[in-house]
Amino acid sequence: MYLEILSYNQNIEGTAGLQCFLCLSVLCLFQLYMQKFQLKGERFGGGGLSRQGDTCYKCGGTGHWAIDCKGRGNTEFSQIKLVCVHVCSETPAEVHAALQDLGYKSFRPGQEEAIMRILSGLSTLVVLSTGMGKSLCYQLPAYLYAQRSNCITLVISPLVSLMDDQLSGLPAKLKAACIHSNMTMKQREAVKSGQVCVLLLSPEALVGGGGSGSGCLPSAQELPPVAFACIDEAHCVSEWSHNFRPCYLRLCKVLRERLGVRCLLGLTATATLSTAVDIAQHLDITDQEGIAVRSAAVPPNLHLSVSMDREKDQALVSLLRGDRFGCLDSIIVYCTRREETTRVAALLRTCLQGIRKPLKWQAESYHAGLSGSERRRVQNNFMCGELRIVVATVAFGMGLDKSDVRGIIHYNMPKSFESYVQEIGRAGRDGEPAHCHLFLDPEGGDLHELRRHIYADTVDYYTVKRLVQKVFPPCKCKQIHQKQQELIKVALPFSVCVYNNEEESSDWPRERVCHTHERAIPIQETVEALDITEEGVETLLCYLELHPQRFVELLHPTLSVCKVSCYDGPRQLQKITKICPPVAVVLARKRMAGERVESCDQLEFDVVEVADTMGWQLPLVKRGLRQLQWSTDRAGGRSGVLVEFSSPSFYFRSFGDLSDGEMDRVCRFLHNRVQDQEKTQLYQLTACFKAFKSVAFQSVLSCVDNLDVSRSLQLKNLLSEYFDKRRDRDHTLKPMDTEELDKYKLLDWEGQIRADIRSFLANRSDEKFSGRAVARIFHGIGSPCYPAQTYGRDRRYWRKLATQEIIRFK
Ligand SMILES: Nc1ncnc2c1ncn2[C@@H]1O[C@H](COP(=O)(O)OP(=O)(O)OP(=O)(O)O)[C@@H](O)[C@H]1O
Repeated sequence: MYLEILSYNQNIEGTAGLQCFLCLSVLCLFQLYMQKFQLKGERFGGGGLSRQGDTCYKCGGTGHWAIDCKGRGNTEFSQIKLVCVHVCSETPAEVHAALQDLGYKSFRPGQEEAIMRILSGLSTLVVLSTGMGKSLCYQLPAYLYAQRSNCITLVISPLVSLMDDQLSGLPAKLKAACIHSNMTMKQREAVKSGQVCVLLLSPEALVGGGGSGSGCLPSAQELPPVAFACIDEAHCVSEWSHNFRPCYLRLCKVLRERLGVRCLLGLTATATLSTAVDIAQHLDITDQEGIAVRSAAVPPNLHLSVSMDREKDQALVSLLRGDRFGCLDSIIVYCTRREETTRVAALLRTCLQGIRKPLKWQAESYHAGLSGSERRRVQNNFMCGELRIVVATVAFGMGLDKSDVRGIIHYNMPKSFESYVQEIGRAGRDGEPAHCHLFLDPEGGDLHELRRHIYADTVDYYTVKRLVQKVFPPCKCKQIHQKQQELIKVALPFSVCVYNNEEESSDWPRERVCHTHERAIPIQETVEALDITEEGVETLLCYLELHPQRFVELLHPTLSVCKVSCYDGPRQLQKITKICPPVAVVLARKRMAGERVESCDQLEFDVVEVADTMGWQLPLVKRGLRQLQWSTDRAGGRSGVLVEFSSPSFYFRSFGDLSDGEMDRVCRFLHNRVQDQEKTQLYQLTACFKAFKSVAFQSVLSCVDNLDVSRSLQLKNLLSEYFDKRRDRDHTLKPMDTEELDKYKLLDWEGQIRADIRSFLANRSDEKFSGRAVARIFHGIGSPCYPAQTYGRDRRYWRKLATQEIIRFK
């Protein structure tokens, strides 16, 4: 009907004599219609007027709509009694007593400072290397806050699989629970009634994500007030970190807006100074002391060495037989590829027979491709000291709390210093000496492989453009606004048109005509259409949210397709249009599109789009639709209508009035961002390679028996320099770095590449490939549309060509 009014409005254009009268009539009609529409909306659960008893979908509170939501607000937070009103010069006795309660005699460096800030309600970032005791920085304040008020502390940790282990590792006096889908009613009740003081949960459980949002977190209303929230692995918040996770960005927003959290504690072991500053900004840490503690990148008890052996297998065996590693009990050997872990583990079992351990317990492989039970078996054997060596991908060791790992060997080079520091940090957590060795490929093979993956992960301009078109479909706001302006001009001839034509102004308009629309794009469909991972799409959406113009506002992923089926046939569908306006709208649209709706007993539609067009809130529209399944008459029971929601989708608000020029600018912005990331990663990789090379021995034999202390120190200094230097955002490779990379390029490949690409495309002439897709296939790197298992089978192409050139030649 709304559309009908608009088309009616268009028809009357040009009938000059009647224009003024008609326009005013239309305006009145429109207002009347909107009032009626609004009333219906309220009855149905939508609309914009507040009512006591209505639930806000943002915070879960009642009595207001999300649009007016200010989070759970200061009222909740003020119920929490701060232990200190401001950071005091002397730590109160109560804090020392709590430390004893938790089983510790004294603070380790940095802990006291961070704890006192949290007890004073100040957001804080703690950067301490692995094993230095970051966990106490949330445990002690959580314990004290819970003693003073009925409140809980949220701990967000990415290690879902290890949450139970983390729980069991907490001090006995700290009552804790973790959120997962298998939670019993009793456990949920314990959380709600404030019987636990620490609640562990994954970022996805809090903000939802890719259908993985568990949705098992009790609503904000049901939870006791949150004293503070601790974000473990906080470097994931920074898009410049080695491990950026888009859902971490939404985390801070959800904590503040939905749960009313005012104080945030970030914990990380690996953050350069610029990453730390970036994290601090996300945590809203404004004061200088906010980054409370920054320790040396590598703990003093770790002894480091690097060598560039041509025969790596032989070198590894020599190292494990030598004096330095031969006497060590718990060792992790890191490899980049899964197949390599299996091969190296078998090699070690054969070559180290009879040394220190029986064959069975000598070496085993571990990677994410193994079954859960197999992984658990390997990890348990290693934890209890029965298994001496684990040959693993980086999947092993995250959250591993084995304090006496004595050795870490990198069979392949890690992709950055951040990864290196994190991985070696798994050794010597008990403070006793531990040894770390890295094998650097003298031909630059690892460098080459890692560089290929960096190129493979980036997104080209064409893909960016297709995503942008999906995110900003045009809306009618501009036309409606222009129509309204014309009407106002007729009624008030001297009024000024406020519409700011962007094309004429060189910068972004200060105010847009469109106030954004709620949209959903199905995850699976988008991933397949663009051939990038779900995480990749989410990252691009995050960049759009981070832009000063806030092009999009990301909301919880949702099921966007609604299917309504009426078992009693078409008449039942017609009947429910009277009680369910969204169904009426969908049916009316079908009718206007020329479809015969009289015989229709089933409807399928994008519920997000319908709710947005009607100006109603999605959760309430969904609730109303679900209610159709139940009879409204006294007898109750099922109504014979089936309502199903499907298609997990990215859900966001975005503008619909971007001009073509603006769309191009958005594409350029996104593409530049992607390229910046690529540059940063290349910079990190090259910095890493150069530093390792500068301290490397030609052969492992120089360090199998004795450590060269000065080279170990030299590498530690290079690491400290890297982490302490505040680099600007332009991580452009210097000409000498490019030279370094080029040294390891394959030469004389051009003719071969052209021939290979031609033959590949000819063999698959019925399929379409982008340049980047061909490059990935040639390197055996899988993507959502071209899985490595299928496309990488033709090993002829594998790993022999340089990516940039393939992309160019396609
Ligand atoms: N003040 C302290 N006194 C003695 N031991 C402590 C103290 N603080 C922490 N520890 C111990 O140090 C070990 C490592 O602590 P924790 O797990 O908190 O380190 P972490 O910095 O979080 O490491 P990671 O980065 O690997 O998670 C634990 O066994 C813990 O009990």
